[in-house]
Amino acid sequence: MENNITMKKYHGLGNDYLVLDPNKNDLELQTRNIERLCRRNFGAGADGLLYGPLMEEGKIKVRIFNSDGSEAEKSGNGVGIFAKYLLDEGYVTESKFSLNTLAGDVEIEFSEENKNVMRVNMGKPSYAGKELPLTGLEGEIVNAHLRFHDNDYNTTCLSVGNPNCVIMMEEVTPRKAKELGPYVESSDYFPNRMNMQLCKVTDRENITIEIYERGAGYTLASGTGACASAAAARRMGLVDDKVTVHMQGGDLLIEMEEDGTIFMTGSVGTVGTFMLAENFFA
Ligand SMILES: N[C@@H](CCC[C@H](N)C(=O)O)C(=O)O
Repeated sequence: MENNITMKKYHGLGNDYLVLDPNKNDLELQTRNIERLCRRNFGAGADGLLYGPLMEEGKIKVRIFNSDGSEAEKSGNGVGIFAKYLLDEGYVTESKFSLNTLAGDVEIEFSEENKNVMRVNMGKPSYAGKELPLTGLEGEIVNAHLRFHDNDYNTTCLSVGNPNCVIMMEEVTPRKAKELGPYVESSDYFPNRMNMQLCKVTDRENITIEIYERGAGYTLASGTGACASAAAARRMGLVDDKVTVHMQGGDLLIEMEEDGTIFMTGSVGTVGTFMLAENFFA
């Protein structure tokens, strides 16, 4: 039964997601269906789709999909958006709770004053090559020179639950991200593909990033991308513990503790409710 599919749509700084709730809809979760729902102009249009809530061992679980239908381990904006959905729909009533993702548990705390604003414990980054994973590269890739599309780039690779490749540049533009992104995403170094951020360090408290996401392409913002870029810049000694990450869609505040734990503070906007035409999948 694929009729009367109703989804809610939200965005985190222009990084938009559809929420498909299996308790309210009966739709087979196939790659092709996700891709069609997320497709701009022809479908509801989004950078990704969040599927849940699913209950597993007493935990609230969300599955995170990119717009090409591939599944991601984690998404910073995705987690924030899904937490907001749980509040909106009355699944949770507390302002602090945990969500389970493929990359483990994430703790979210909503601001008491504004229920669109939340602080998320995004965990500790890992630079271990085997966790990303990397092919043909030894050890950690931090402040290293990697070659993409016949040019060398200052590169740092890390996992913040999902894999990210941060490339330091003097100037970053949407055009540069769109041009280089596909080569980095699908480089032979990265057998599971890769999220890419081009990163410009302005001063010790501000960086600007342009993003090309695995499975979604150019996006206006990324929570994990912001965390990875701030952590990479900090590991290189370029920034302090508190960094504002500027993106096309807006800013995220990233705070990093002594032990590496990353906290992300950002906001979620509600777009609305979407009901699919009965013959959408026909
Ligand atoms: N937009 C996200 C990242 C989504 C997942 C990513 N494309 C991947 O495949 O890992 C965010 O806000 O973190």
